[in-house]
Amino acid sequence: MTTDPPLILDIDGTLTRPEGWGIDPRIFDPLHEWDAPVVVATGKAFPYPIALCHFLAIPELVVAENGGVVYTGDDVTFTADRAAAQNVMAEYRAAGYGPGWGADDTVNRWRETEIAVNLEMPLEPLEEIADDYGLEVIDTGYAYHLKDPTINKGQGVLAMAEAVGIDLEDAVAVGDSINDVSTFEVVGRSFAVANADDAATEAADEVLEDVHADGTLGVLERVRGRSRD
Ligand SMILES: O=C(O)COP(=O)(O)O
Ligand SMILES: [Mg+2]
Repeated sequence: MTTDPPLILDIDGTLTRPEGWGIDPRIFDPLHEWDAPVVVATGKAFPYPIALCHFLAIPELVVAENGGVVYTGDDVTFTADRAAAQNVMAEYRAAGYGPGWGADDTVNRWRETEIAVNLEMPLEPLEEIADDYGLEVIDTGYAYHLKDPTINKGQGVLAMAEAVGIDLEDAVAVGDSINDVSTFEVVGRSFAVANADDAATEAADEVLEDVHADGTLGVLERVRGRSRD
């Protein structure tokens, strides 16, 4: 019988090292051993969370690109169309800018529904052009995401829960930024790590004392074996 609650986990800022870079290897064993669904809900492009699940050797339950891509292990659903983001980027390039990741751009290479822009690129012209096309720009602290404002992680988590049968009332979410607010709104228990931005801090049921994976590991210890079911 399952006793661990389902988990909905962000990657950057949440599974990363307290120093702020790279995945903290201490999360590998608890997530591999978790006896309930673990959904990775991220702003990163589709292959990154897939690879994370693959190397953790857990089922690939992935909400990627801030909800633009939902993968249940059986079916992939694209909930947004990248065309508007590409038009915005064409104008942003014409103005002398660009995504800012270099020629090969592995940040966007496999991205299907939105475009991520380096935080070093100017925000104001990006926001102005995005607005003309009905798109929004969100700042996760790791990238600007040029996206459809009607798409978010929370919707992707709802679709995932429906498809694979997760009781979200029982689910525990951990996150660090504005793109986790919609996740926090659809789960029973939500936690913001101590490094979280204002939006995530305000939306979470509880703000943790520890940063990054230190905070998340503390939550895993607390909720392990404590499913409400
Ligand atoms: O892609 C980002 O900017 C942040 O990714 P995250 O949602 O996993 O934190
Ligand atoms: Mg994050």
